[in-house]
Amino acid sequence: MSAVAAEASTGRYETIRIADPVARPTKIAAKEVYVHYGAKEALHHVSIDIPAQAVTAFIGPSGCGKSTFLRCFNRMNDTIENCRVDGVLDMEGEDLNDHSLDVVLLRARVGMVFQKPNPFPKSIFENIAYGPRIHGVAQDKAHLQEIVETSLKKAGLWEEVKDRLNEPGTGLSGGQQQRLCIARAIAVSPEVILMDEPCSALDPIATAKVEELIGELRQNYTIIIVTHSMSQAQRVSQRTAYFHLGYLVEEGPTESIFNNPQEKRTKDYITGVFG
Ligand SMILES: Nc1ncnc2c1ncn2[C@@H]1O[C@H](COP(=O)(O)OP(=O)(O)OP(=O)(O)O)[C@@H](O)[C@H]1O
Repeated sequence: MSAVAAEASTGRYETIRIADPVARPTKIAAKEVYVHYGAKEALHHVSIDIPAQAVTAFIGPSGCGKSTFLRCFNRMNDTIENCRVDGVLDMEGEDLNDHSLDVVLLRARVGMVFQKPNPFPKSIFENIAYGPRIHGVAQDKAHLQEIVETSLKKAGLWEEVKDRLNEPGTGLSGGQQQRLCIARAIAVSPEVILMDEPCSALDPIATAKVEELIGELRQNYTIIIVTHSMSQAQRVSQRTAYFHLGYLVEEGPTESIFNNPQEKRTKDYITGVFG
């Protein structure tokens, strides 16, 4: 039975899931996640396994709930009045939606990079050093300097900024600022990095650099990216999840979602019928 037929007969939409040809361990298993803004249900029973050390892309038309779902993984929805998240986000045995969790610690483990680069109004050095300092990651000054250098190297920014570490982060170009924000997220040794349209404010060259960086980072981190760019999803991700009107319609290996979508809605979206 197709997902649409299942919905018609049971009133419940069943996600189509295509298994990965390469078995990957699950980093986070989202189970029956619902999100409400006040009385409005914005996300309906979303379940998905997010693979470790891979990039998962969330795609779908505007307003389908991609960012809402992304924010569930580091509890950023807690900061939105009237927003309620139900369900389980099981990260290796720990429920990220458990309200007894310390969200400050959680957000170090599950870092986030936003659409618009948002460096702190501080020096390049301080942008990176701040997190390790408040989380007590750095043992001493030399260790802190080492963390700053390593994080900037991992973000591919070190060579460009090593002689201007005391200059303001906001003085960098847009693309450099975004890589600074990625370095800032890396500095506290996260396990997962969430990216909400990280290239939408960048030019093609800066976008290419960030995409290359994502490809390198996935060797060590679990990455989830929200993107409006079909070509970007295909370039950077190994798995893709297609959302529509708050439902997770279909998820599977990126190649099969784009080359052989099972659902008409997925196909219509990726071929540009609507969006
Ligand atoms: N703070 C909020 N208060 C009320 N409703 C909200 C809020 N944020 C999002 N919504 C609603 O939840 C639904 C999902 O929105 P969301 O921003 O997650 O979608 P999206 O797929 O990320 O969209 P876009 O691609 O445009 O960023 C939409 O109907 C939106 O209007």
